[in-house]
Amino acid sequence: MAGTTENAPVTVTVTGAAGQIGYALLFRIASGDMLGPDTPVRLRLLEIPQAVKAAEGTAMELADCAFPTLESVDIFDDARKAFDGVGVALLVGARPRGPGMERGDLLEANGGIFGPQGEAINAGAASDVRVLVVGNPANTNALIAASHAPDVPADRFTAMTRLDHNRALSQLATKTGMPVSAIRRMTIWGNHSATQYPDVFQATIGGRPAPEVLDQHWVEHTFIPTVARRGAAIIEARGASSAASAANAAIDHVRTWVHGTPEGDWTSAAIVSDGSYGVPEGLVSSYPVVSREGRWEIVQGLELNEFSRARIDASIAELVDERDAVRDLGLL
Ligand SMILES: NC(=O)C1=CN([C@@H]2O[C@H](COP(=O)(O)OP(=O)(O)OC[C@H]3O[C@@H](n4cnc5c(N)ncnc54)[C@H](O)[C@@H]3O)[C@@H](O)[C@H]2O)C=CC1
Ligand SMILES: O=C([O-])CC(=O)C(=O)O
Repeated sequence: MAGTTENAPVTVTVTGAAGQIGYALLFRIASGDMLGPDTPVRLRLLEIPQAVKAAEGTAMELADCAFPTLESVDIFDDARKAFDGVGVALLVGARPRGPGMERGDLLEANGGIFGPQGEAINAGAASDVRVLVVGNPANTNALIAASHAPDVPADRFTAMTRLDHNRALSQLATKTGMPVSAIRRMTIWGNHSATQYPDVFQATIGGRPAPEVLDQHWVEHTFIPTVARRGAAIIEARGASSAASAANAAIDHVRTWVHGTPEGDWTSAAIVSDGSYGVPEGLVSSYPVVSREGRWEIVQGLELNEFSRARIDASIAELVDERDAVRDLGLL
C-alpha cells in the first residue's frame, strides 16, 4: 500500500474511531495532512466492542481512498493492543455533551476511560510518544491519563485547545477584515471550558498590537464569550458537537508539535504545567507555546495585566476543582 514515502512509519492510535470526530479525522491522518507526505502511517483504531463493526466500515473506506501514505489499518477493542508501539495517540473516544451541559458535567461519565488508556500507553508506547486528549473534559482527562503513565515523561501528554485558538483567530479576522494569517501571538489560557481565557493583549493584527486595533468593550463582552461558548453554539445549531473543526484542530496540534511553530508566532496547547504563570505544577492548562525540535515550550516573560491575571486565575481555579473532583472519584 505505501508508496514512495521516505521516513520511518509512525503508528497512530485513534480512540473513538467510529465516532463523529473519528470520521472527520482518520482520512486526514491517512492522507498525510498530519505527519506530512513523506511519513507512512500505521493506523490503529480503538473502539468499544459495539462500535467495532462501524470502525470496520470506516477502514473499508480508508482502503478505498488508496492513500500512498497509509501503510495499514488495524482495529481493536482492547487498549493494550491498540497502543502497542504507538507514536501518536489521539484520545478522542468519550461521550460528547448535549444541549444545556457544561463539559465538566462529563467528568464522571468519561474520566474512567482515561486511566486504563494511560496505563496502556505506559505499557506499550514508543519512547517518543505524543498524546493528545480531545475527549472532554479534555484537560482533566489528560491529567488522569498522565497520572497513570509514570514511565512516560509528563510533557508527552497534552489536551486540545487548538480549536479554541482557531476560533479566536477566525473571530478576529472577521471583525477586522484582515486575513487569518495576519493575526499572530493569540493565546488561549486555562481550561477548554467556558472559563478559558482567549487573550488578545499579546496578539498583533497586521503587525499592530491588537489592543490598538480592537475596542476593549467588544473584546470583553463579545469576543471572549463568543470564543468560550462556541462549542455550545455549535451544539445548539447542529444538534451535535463540533466534529470537522475539532478534527482539523487535532491535525493542526500534532502537525505543529512535530514540525514546529513558524518564527515570530506561537500557538495554544494545554500541557502539563511546570508552574509557569502561577499555574500549579502538574495541572494540564492551556498556555502560549512554541514547538522547537519536537517539544512544546511555554512562551515566557509575558506581562499580564490585571484583567488577564483575573481571567487566568478563574480558569485555573476551575482546573483545581476538576482535579479535586476526579481525585475524590478515585480516578487519579
Ligand atoms: N477538545 C476539544 O476541543 C473537543 C472535544 N470534543 C470531545 O470529543 C469527544 C468525542 O466527540 P465525538 O466524536 O463527537 O463523539 P461521538 O459520540 O460521535 O464518538 C465517540 C466515540 O467514542 C467511542 N468510545 C467511547 N468510549 C470509548 C472507549 N473507552 N474507548 C474507545 N472508544 C470509545 C464511542 O463508541 C464513539 O464511537 C467528546 O468527549 C467531545 O466532547 C469535541 C469537540 C472539540
Ligand atoms: O463544546 C463541546 O462540548 C465540544 C467541544 O469541546 C467544542 O466544540 O469545543
